[in-house]
Amino acid sequence: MKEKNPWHTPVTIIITVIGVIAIVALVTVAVLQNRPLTQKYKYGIVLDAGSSHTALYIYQWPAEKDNNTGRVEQTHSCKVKGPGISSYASEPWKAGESLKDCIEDAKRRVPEKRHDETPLYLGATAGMRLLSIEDSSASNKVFQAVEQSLQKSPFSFQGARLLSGQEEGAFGWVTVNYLDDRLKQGLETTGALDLGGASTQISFVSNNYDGSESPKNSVTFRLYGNDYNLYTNSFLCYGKDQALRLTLAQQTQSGPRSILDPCFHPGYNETVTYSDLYDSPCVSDRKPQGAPVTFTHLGQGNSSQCQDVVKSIFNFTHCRYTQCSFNGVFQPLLQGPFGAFSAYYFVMNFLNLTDTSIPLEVVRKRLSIYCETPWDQIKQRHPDVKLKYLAEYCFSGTYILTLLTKGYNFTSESYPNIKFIKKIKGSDAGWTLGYMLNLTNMIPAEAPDSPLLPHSGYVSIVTVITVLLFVLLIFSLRPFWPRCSKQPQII
Ligand SMILES: Nc1ccn([C@@H]2O[C@H](COP(=O)(O)OP(=O)(O)O)[C@@H](O)[C@H]2O)c(=O)n1
Ligand SMILES: [Ca+2]
Repeated sequence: MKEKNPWHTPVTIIITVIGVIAIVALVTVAVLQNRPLTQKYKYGIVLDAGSSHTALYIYQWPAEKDNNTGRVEQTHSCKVKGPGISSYASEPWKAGESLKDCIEDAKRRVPEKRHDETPLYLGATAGMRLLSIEDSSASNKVFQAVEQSLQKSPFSFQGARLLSGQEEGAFGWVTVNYLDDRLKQGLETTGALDLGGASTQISFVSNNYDGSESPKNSVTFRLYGNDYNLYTNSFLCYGKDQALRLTLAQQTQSGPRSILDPCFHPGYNETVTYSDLYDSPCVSDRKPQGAPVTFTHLGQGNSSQCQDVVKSIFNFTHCRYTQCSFNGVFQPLLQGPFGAFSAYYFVMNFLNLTDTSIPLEVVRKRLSIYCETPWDQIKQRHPDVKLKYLAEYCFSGTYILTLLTKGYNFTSESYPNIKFIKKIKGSDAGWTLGYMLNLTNMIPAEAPDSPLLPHSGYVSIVTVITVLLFVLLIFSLRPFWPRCSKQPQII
């Protein structure tokens, strides 16, 4: 008979307990050490000082993954009350004041302990470009006023500056393709069409463009290990508000007391001051001499004549390149899908024409029916829309279709390649996100080394291996196991 060795049982128990503690400790350490730091975000703020208004955007991304891809998202936006900063040329301090409410809003949205490390940028576009052409000292004063105001915020203010048209176009393209996850994956990219109030941008990658023809339209990037040769152009004065001035200037060259405008609804009747209409560098050199103080702007609602007037603001006569869009500007062959945002979206959405699977001819027909509708009816149908905006949708819709087809050469076949968009995955399409990603170096030139395993895989493997080791340990201690069944029972 074998005797029970009293030493064996406690040893086994101790080993088992230590083993269990070791496993629990190992797994806990692995999980804690590698846990994604949830809720720990970093933030960035960009102010888009456009010609018609200023908007503030807050972006966030996981704190431990600055360099990772496709993870920056817009969490909030704030529309500044009042007009764009360029409208404060005669009282610059008000431009600074106007930003305060949105900055206060941002202070509440960004956790307080992150305030001082949150970069804050202001970028101004075509409204300030025009002001700097018209009166550079006034534009400097506006920039000084907004800088002074933003320096007082608790955020890390990085400066207020004028974006070039090229930057505005290129950063809009980066935003769209970043949000669509196209850059990281090296997929075919989406072109970007941005319609503002004072300028409009077109940016796309075309196989037949290497930048050698018209180098000023070329922007090259290396992003996530892929090289991009982007075509981009910004047309100053071809934003929808300045384009309207161009067509009104066209119709008032003889200094008439009234005009019958085919792009406004029948029954529309407003008094316009000549000095207001011609108070922009886009038209100031064409102010008719000896015109009266005002003219009466009457609507006619004639779609085909409206198309003709709108067409007349584009110049197609000279092109010193292989091909041009308009005004002698080079443009390679259109290629790929396009995202059209900002005023493209607002106007087409108002007109219920964002669906580009509707044939172009049908879109034109619907727009002409809308343009021919009397002004009284339009007002009745849309009692909540500001009259100034409501009056302009017929013109704006006609301008958009003319710009796309006559200007950029989209055809009935390529029109469905355009998508009118406002947001992509919750973030507004526009230049601001691309601008911030660039300034914070958040898009690496080379593809980042991907971790061998995702977090969950890593934890599982560590757990399985630990359990296996423990089982092996238990089995290796087999000689010491108590042999319960053969032991005599002591009662
Ligand atoms: N809800 C809105 C907001 C803006 N818009 C228009 O969108 C355009 C925005 O241009 P912007 O202020 O960014 O001007 P840029 O500096 O980009 O030329 C303006 O023409 C606005 O009138 C609109 O049609 N509906
Ligand atoms: Ca804009």
